[in-house]
Amino acid sequence: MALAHSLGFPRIGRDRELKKAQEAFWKGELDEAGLRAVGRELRARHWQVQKEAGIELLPVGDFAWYDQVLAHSLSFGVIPERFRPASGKPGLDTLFAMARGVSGDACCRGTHAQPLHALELTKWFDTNYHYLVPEFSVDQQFALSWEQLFEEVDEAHALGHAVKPVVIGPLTYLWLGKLKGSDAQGFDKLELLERLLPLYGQIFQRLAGQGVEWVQIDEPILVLDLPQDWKNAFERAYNILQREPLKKLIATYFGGLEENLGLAANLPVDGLHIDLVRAPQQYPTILDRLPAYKVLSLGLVDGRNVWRCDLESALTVLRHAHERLGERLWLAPSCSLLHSPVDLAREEQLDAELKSWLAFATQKCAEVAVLTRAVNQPEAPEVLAALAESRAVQASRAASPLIHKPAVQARLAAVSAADSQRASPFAVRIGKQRAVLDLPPLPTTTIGSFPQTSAIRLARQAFKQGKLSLGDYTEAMHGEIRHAVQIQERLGLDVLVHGEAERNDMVEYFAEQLDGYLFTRFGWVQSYGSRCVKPAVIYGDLSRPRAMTVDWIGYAQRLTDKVMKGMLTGPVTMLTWSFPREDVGREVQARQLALAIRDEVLDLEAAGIRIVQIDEAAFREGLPLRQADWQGYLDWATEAFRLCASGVRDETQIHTHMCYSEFNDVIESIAAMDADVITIETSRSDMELLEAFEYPNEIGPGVYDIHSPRVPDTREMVKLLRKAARRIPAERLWVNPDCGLKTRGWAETEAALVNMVAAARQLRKELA
Ligand SMILES: Nc1nc2c(c(=O)[nH]1)N[C@@H](CNc1ccc(C(=O)N[C@@H](CCC(=O)N[C@@H](CCC(=O)N[C@@H](CCC(=O)O)C(=O)O)C(=O)O)C(=O)O)cc1)CN2
Ligand code: MET
Ligand SMILES: [Zn+2]
Repeated sequence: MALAHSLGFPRIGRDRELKKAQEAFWKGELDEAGLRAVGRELRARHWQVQKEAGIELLPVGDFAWYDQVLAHSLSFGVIPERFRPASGKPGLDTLFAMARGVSGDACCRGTHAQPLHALELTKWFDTNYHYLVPEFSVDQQFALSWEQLFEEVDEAHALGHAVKPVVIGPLTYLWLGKLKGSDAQGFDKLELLERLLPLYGQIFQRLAGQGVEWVQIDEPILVLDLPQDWKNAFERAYNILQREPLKKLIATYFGGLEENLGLAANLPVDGLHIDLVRAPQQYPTILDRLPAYKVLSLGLVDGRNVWRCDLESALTVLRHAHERLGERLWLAPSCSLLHSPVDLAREEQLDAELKSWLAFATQKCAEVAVLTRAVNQPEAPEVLAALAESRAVQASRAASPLIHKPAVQARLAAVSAADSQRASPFAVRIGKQRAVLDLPPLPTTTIGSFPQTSAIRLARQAFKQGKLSLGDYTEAMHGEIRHAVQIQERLGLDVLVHGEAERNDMVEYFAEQLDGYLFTRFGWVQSYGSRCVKPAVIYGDLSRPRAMTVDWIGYAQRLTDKVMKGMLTGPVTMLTWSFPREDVGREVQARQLALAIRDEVLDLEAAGIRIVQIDEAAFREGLPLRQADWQGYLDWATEAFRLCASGVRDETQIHTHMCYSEFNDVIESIAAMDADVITIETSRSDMELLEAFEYPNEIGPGVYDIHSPRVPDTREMVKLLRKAARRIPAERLWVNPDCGLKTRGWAETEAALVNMVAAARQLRKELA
């Protein structure tokens, strides 16, 4: 009998209970016992949901406070010196301090006099999930320091569940971390492996003692281009771990194993999970290479997108696999369902036809279960019914007039190379722009959003529920814009923004106004910590029926004599942070989006807006995991940006913004986007990025981290600016935070910006 399992379920809860509880805890409105109770209820509910859907072996360890990589750091005692509690034993306050940083004054229980920087936050492979980067020291010691996994296993057992604990494997964990400290230069973090492995031994022994049979060890780095010493380390590590108890399933996802396939297949463990959604081509080879004793888990239900599984085509693979593997065949979603919204059943207002094409995490578990049933009992009536339904859905989608729009396709076909080229080169444009804009050296600005207060969100909620009229909602948002403009004038910022109060999210806001997108009411997915996004779904050809931002930004510009920067989201980011179509390529969807945004840029210019920022925060994230696929992506991604940015006059200054990115791999392409100014994230990594950042146009390296409530002081920002000015000529430098301020409160925002403006003024003096 084949077996249905799951690699992980979303932890946020269908009503984002975890988000709400954590935020209440941080505000002091919920105590620790209350917070823990919410976690326990969510785990119990999620196991139950998966079990009812037909999943036989349930994951434990997919629940985490804030982030699952952070939970591993606590487990292993990877707690940087600055966060180490006096008692020696880390608690939830330690965990949240590592995640969020601590202000010098408003610090946790008064134990720290100094402000503490949070761990670095970065994206999890090519997803919109962000993890906290483990910080290693050269003399790093590891010690089991966190009981959560064991407690949760007991909890699941007490509820009568058959479970499979999930851990991040030792190689992936080390790969994700960073060495810190002055002695780190020249030290290879792989040298920490020998010290780390005994911890896995201890964990496996404890789990075995609790009656666990299988453990899932996630090693997604096996789908990356790995250096030879890392490949060797895989063999070494798992040869050592072989001695330990428990059956081990190594899980790989987000891509194909390719040249690591032989390595992965032959590791001395008991099973291997592969992603057949992202990399279907690896299926036949893996069958030939897998030792006869091993379980093979096939990920045929897409954990990264919301389309219903084509059961019929999944079954052709499965029937074959079942013949070869029999009991050794397992089925699962392609990856953890962390990246899927929770439950489609809640979307009562969705168009019935569109809804019938979709599946969220709960439905995906049922798909895995029905596929398993279909190989175990092919004639079961429910199997036949599910197959018939799946065939009907596929047919309805293929033929639907909702998808194909001849006018959009014709416009795309008519695009020429000249459409993606500014009229003059940067050297010419910048002179004209400086004449029009009349800005001081080191101009100060922000990235776009100001605090999304609960008053703003409640007003929008009331408006969406029909309890607030359009007129009253507009007036409320105008009030927010006036407030933002007044504050920026008072702070003495040079280039103002309207603050994005009217936007629920920088992607969803535009998606709601474009044809070809559908959006959900409850389709939340965790992005980082307590923050969630509700990715919209691209189901058909995309177009812009009318202007989307001109009224708001025009209103803001009329309030001030200063330059008002218009704010848009770029095509690559719109695509990357949405659930895309799969019947046409990503590049087609990006170009359709580019044309829609191009029209918006031109409308803003016509309305008198002199600077337009087109955010491409997800540009790096869209980069394929394998280097062989990079150039193809970079070509169409840069072209899409240029297509939306190149319609304007020389005098109109185009900005772009990117955050959290390892840019060095893509720096040439970023330059090829030819934005006049780029603002980037650099502060958490101490301007390290600028070492290699040869950007030919103007650049605003972020001088403070907006993900932490900590208020940066002027001195530290001056230091960062001096460092930046050593790398980049001052006449090309801008001064700005790392990213938008929507997640911050007003008090800390104003305090931080006062200091930032003071830092810019000081640097102007120093450099004059
Ligand atoms: N899509 C996307 N990806 C991104 C980013 C981004 O901005 N967007 N930024 C980077 C970091 N990721 C982030 C992701 C989310 C948030 C964020 O602030 N999310 C908000 C939700 C934003 C939103 O959609 N808000 C809606 C709905 C708000 C809401 O919860 N309303 C309440 C009612 C009001 C209330 O009680 O506050 C409800 O419906 O129950 C709105 O403003 O309209 C949150 O989790 O809190 C920030 C950064 C990388 N990836
Ligand atoms: N303009 C956007 C903002 O300020 C850019 C955010 S990038 C994640 O929020
Ligand atoms: Zn950003």
